[in-house]
Amino acid sequence: MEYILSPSILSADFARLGEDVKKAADAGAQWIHIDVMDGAFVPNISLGFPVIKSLRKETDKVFDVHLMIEEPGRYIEEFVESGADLITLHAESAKHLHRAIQQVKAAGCKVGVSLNPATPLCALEHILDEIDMVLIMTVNPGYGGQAYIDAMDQKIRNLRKMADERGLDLDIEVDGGVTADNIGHIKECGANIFVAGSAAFNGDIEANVKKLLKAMEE
Ligand SMILES: O=C(CO)[C@H](O)[C@H](O)COP(=O)(O)O
Repeated sequence: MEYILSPSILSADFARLGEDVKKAADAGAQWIHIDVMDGAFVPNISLGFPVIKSLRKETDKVFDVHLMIEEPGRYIEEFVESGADLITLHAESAKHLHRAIQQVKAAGCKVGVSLNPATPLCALEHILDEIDMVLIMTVNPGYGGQAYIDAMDQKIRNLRKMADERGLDLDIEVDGGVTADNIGHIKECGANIFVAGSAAFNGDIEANVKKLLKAMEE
């Protein structure tokens, strides 16, 4: 199983976004997590296509684009053209989730589906075999700097079991409250991709990323 750190730029300094992303990439982060928020599906507004397009010139790392927007199917092609390598849709925000998944695949992109903390795993029942990754939200989406919800441990364990029972080599990404102190425990629950916002970008980015990678690899 491949273990991947995907620092979330939500906690970066937006006035120095390119520099911050380069620092995280140069320190060894394998992916860059880009949170798109529309002020409707979640209470916050973050960034859109022009920012992703500009960042694409700064690094060739995988752009892991997490769409926290209503009806994401409206914008798939534009996100792919902007530079997304993997697009994650929320099960709660796509009225026709199966169709939106097919749209991402047809656009030549890897596809993930995310579940909010209160959404049960049964939402994945009929689409799990169609997707590359499940993103388990371990905070309620919208803001960085929140605490990891401990009840999500069991959800991650159950999802890994569900994937194993189906013989799927599924990537399980965890987003929210991930730190160097809990990353090992989350890995033990069955996740293999770790999003870290404040733990990566608050303070010394290079030192933070190296510390997270070390804790992830232990
Ligand atoms: O999707 C998100 C918020 O909705 C962010 O990726 C997440 O909150 C990361 O921030 P932190 O690691 O500080 O919790």
